[in-house]
Amino acid sequence: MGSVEYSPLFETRRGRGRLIYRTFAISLFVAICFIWLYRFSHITATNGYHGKLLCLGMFAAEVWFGFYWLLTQAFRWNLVFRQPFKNILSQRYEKSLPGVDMFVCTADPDIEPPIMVINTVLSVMAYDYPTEKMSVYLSDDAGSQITFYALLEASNFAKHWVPFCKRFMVEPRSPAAYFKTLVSLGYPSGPSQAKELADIKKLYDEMERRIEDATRLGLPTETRLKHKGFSQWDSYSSRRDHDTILQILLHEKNPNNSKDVEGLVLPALVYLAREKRPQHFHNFKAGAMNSLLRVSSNISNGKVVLNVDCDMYSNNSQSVRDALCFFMDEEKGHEIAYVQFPQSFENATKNDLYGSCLISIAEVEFPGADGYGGPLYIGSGCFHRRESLLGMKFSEQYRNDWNSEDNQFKEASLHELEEQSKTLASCTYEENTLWGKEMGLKYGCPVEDVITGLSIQCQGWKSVYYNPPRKAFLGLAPTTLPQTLVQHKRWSEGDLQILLSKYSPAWFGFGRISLGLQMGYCVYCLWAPNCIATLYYSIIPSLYLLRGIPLFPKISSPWFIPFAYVIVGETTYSLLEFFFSGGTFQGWWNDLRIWLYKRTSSYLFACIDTILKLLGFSDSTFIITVKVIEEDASKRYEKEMMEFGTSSPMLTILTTLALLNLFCFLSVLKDAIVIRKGGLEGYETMVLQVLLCGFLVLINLPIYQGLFLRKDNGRLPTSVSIKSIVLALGVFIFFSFA
Ligand SMILES: O=c1ccn([C@@H]2O[C@H](COP(=O)(O)OP(=O)(O)O[C@H]3O[C@H](CO)[C@@H](O)[C@H](O)[C@H]3O)[C@@H](O)[C@H]2O)c(=O)[nH]1
Ligand SMILES: [Mn+2]
Repeated sequence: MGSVEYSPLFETRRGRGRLIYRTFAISLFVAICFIWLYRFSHITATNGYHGKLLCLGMFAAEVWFGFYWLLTQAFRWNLVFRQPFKNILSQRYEKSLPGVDMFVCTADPDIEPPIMVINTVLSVMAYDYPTEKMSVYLSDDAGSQITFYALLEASNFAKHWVPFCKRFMVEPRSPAAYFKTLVSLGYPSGPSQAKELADIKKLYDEMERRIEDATRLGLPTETRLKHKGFSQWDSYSSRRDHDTILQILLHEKNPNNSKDVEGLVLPALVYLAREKRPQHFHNFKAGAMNSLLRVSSNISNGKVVLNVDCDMYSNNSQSVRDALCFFMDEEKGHEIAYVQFPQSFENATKNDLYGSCLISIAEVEFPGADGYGGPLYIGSGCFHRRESLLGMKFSEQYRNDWNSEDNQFKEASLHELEEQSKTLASCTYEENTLWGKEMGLKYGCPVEDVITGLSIQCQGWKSVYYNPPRKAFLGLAPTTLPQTLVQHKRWSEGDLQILLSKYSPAWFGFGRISLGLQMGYCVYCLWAPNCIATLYYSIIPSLYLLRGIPLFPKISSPWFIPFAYVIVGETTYSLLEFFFSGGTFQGWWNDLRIWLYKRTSSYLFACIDTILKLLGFSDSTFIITVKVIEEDASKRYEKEMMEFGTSSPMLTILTTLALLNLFCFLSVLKDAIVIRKGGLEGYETMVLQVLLCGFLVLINLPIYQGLFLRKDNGRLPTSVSIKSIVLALGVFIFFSFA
């Protein structure tokens, strides 16, 4: 080898403080072992069948928690952080940057408003990247004329918006988000920019009004007649039954309609509603992505593919270049299959009432995953190498080849391109092919992203996690408790199915990915089974408190020490982790609550549904997260008041548990106050049990408020209140007197 100077396109730094952390983790593990030992010795020492069973339950729960905690250590053991060097990329490769195809997915114009969708589209069209190398595809699983109309409007607005962004280096490049930042951060002062800003704002407002009118009143006939694209809806019968609708709205081959107002070519822009037929299952987002992969390969065939959800606009115009620094690095780039950015949320409130930001995942666990071969693919905000997404295996001989030209579609006319591409999005195209199995995104799992990423890593590829200081993407987090719980039911159910699938990280991953990564995947795959131990722990100790039966060692016993150490140590650690990740104290408390709620409701239902599915009693569904919010609910959301919404079994469970613990706790208090003697003394041997019950009461305060104090529409629905009170009282009375 010569002495060619090599300056890499990115750098990897190790996280700091790992020695301290590892020492702490080991000490905590020792304490956990002592707890296990305590339980084990007590099962044998306890007399009576009932007592033994009770102890055995506690033992099982603690073995589970300990084991699960051990798994979570994998992603805390070896954190790494990445730093791309965009200026080197630009010096070396500015003239030979690869084509990038960007996929935006939408599925329902009622809960994913077209105006939001096109803001996302515009934000990615305006990336700081050579426009002739970008192509943007919108997949519309609703096949909605209004969404198509909105995209048509966007294609015209882009002619002003893209040059405006580049000239004034606007950030962020979603028009709606940009105009919003002006309100809070102030308007630009330069006279020329102020004038242009006023003009473009006016264009945007007019466009928005037209789209909103069309949404409310339906499409005006003149509009329909003006653009030939609408004729594709002539044969449309419903969202679930229509031909492929495909329209190339902007493309360099169309000389009249491909340039912006300054005469520069715009990114290609394509609308796609793949064919839907009632007798053909459409595989949700995975199906949409695979159609997009095929259609785009025929139209632009970008070597790199970006996937965003329709609510996740680009907040950082440099992200494409950031991602390419990883892919194009001469030494390590060829191993990297995808670059995942964190999912951040525009509508997150200060203390993140529903824990939607998942900040320990974004700030700690994913850098931890990156230390062991790479993060999971979590859908939105991910750049893929097209080849690996298509199913190619990694081999040591594999080398980057960014500039091999594909000539297959150079000659075809636009119309020919459209017609050829349509067949690629038909229902029957995938029959007897490897699509959904070995090629593209995997079918049959509610978290198509995670299972696809895992299989890519099992093919030998690496992935990279990059969390830039200026957030790369901003989306919309759920704004009510039921929405949050339903989303997590989908995720935990999907992750559990991965564990049971052919691609299980536990066995299929063995020898294919590192042990650390296997363990880390299992943390998510085992979200759902957490429900059993958590339910046991949040019901049984409180009930036995009523009966005065201690389940934990008393303060004077040496066995108390490991319990105290684990509780204090883990609480302090998680609080510190949360603070260092940018959270607040209240945010930490909220996060703790939402974990409890997820574990006792979403995860429980995820387990039940997985079992039903295994037995063949239930079909897969994908409940799309609502991305609109009513005005008064929105006010409550900003005030961080919990929104309970309509009645559901999940809410009933949560409320029943909250009430049961309240009753137990009140009855203990009453005993302690009324029967001073003996009462308190008895409880001294039960400090941990009282504390646990007290903690459960404290963390459930929003539920008691929603039950008894609130009058607004977001309070707990009456039917849930009645059911839960009856249930909780029933159990309480039975346990107190039986
Ligand atoms: O049949 C469908 C259903 C959904 N989507 C789109 O998929 C995206 C994600 O749906 P959303 O309801 O927002 O789900 P989230 O839970 O917020 O999404 C996360 O989790 C999903 C897997 O459960 C991934 O697909 C997403 O990329 C990831 O951001 C949206 O753009 C939808 O329009 C479709 O295109 N077709
Ligand atoms: Mn979403």
